[in-house]
Amino acid sequence: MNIFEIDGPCKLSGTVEISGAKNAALPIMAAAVLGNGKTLLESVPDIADIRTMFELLDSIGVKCKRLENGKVEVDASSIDNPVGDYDIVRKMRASFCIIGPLLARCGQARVSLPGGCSSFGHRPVDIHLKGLRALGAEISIENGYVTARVPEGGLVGTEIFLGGTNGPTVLGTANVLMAASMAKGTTVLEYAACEPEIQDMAIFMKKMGAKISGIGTQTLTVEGVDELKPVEHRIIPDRIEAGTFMVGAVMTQSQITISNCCPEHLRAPIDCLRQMGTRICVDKDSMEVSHTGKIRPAHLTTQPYPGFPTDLQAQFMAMLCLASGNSFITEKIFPERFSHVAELNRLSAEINKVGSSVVISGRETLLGAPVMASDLRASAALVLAGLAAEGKTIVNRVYHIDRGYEDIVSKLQALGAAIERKHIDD
Ligand SMILES: CC(=O)N[C@H]1[C@@H](OP(=O)(O)OP(=O)(O)OC[C@H]2O[C@@H](n3ccc(=O)[nH]c3=O)[C@H](O)[C@@H]2O)O[C@H](CO)[C@@H](O)[C@@H]1O
Ligand SMILES: C=C(OP(=O)(O)O)C(=O)O
Repeated sequence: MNIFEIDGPCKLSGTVEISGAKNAALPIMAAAVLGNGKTLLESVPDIADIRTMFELLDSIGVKCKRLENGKVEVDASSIDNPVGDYDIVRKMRASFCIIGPLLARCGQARVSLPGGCSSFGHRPVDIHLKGLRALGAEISIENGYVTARVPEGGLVGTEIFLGGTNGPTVLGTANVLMAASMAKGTTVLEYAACEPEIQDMAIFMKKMGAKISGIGTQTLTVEGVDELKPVEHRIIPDRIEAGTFMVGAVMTQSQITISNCCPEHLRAPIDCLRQMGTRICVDKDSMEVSHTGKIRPAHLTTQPYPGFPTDLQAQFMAMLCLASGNSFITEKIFPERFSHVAELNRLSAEINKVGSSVVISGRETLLGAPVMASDLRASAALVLAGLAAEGKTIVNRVYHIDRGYEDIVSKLQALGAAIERKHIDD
């Protein structure tokens, strides 16, 4: 088993380059299945989730090859097995995104119900299925698999409301958009997700020949086309990775430069950090972040984009443990996404959970301890807390962080952090 050993408190300095966005690369790789031929993607992060997507695409007959410098070739010239196997799909929720493109391209799909970070509660796919059914797909669920079939007349465009109790669905929007891109006639997706990753996927699909309008808004209109062609595309920078490093700079009272990022995708986190006293100089594709002195407390509520992202909630919570007063966080997207609370408290934080909110009583210092990573962003929060804490922090189960952060240890080491990956026997 791999662990991270951190000797805190650390000071960071220098420049960190942000990788391509996991949550854009994954649905875009699925969308590449729509094009008969070789798609070339640039800036695809080398992380476990992308390797899982390679495995999934390989299993359906699509050949993926990692080339030099973050480039990936996806050859969807033939698809011989439109099945998303349980053993692959259970590892990663984004694998379920294969059902939309398989339906569009092959007229049928059989895909296991997904897994993903389940430590933050039940994650249904009912809206994905509602959207596909609205297009006319015949869907049944048996033995843990969703079987979907295109009816005789093909998929037919229609108006679909994609909202759920906790707002729009990101991957649901991706799935239905992909299926609708080759349906007959016009589909209007209302209350669609407008996260930058969905925008990037829609832009990629437009390059392929899809007729999509309303990108970046909550209403996407799609005119179905008969075929889509393979293209070249560069994945947007990972806003969550960038946000994680911003928090790292604040927690360690440091100054760092974050390059290859897209500050306009981070308006809510930047606004929040500025209110907490952080200096952020924003350029077109880089940011200089510095913090000295007190961290002002904050009140945060996670929301769909452009609101504050749930994928930065855990990292901001770690930071607010060091604020000069009480802070509040309410989680509106995944009301149970709090597995990091108990582990942060092991580092001497004072966090109390009340329903889907927490109250954080800020302290001057955190103290190192052994902790257990429970999901991807919870792990990132524990690493950040470990960098700021006094003494040694051991983060166990780092396979969670390896799902989504490329070279996290070497990037932090290059900034001067005393962090090491170690292999220990289970
Ligand atoms: C690979 C990827 O891109 N993952 C991101 C994606 O996950 P994902 O797309 O799975 O998250 P959703 O946007 O679908 O979830 C939003 C809310 O809708 C609910 N819901 C969702 C689908 C559905 O059919 N029914 C339903 O009720 C969910 O339980 C949740 O409460 O968006 C989340 C919200 O920004 C991020 O935290 C994840 O990092
Ligand atoms: C929750 C995440 O991923 P997933 O949806 O794959 O669980 C994430 O990227 O923070």
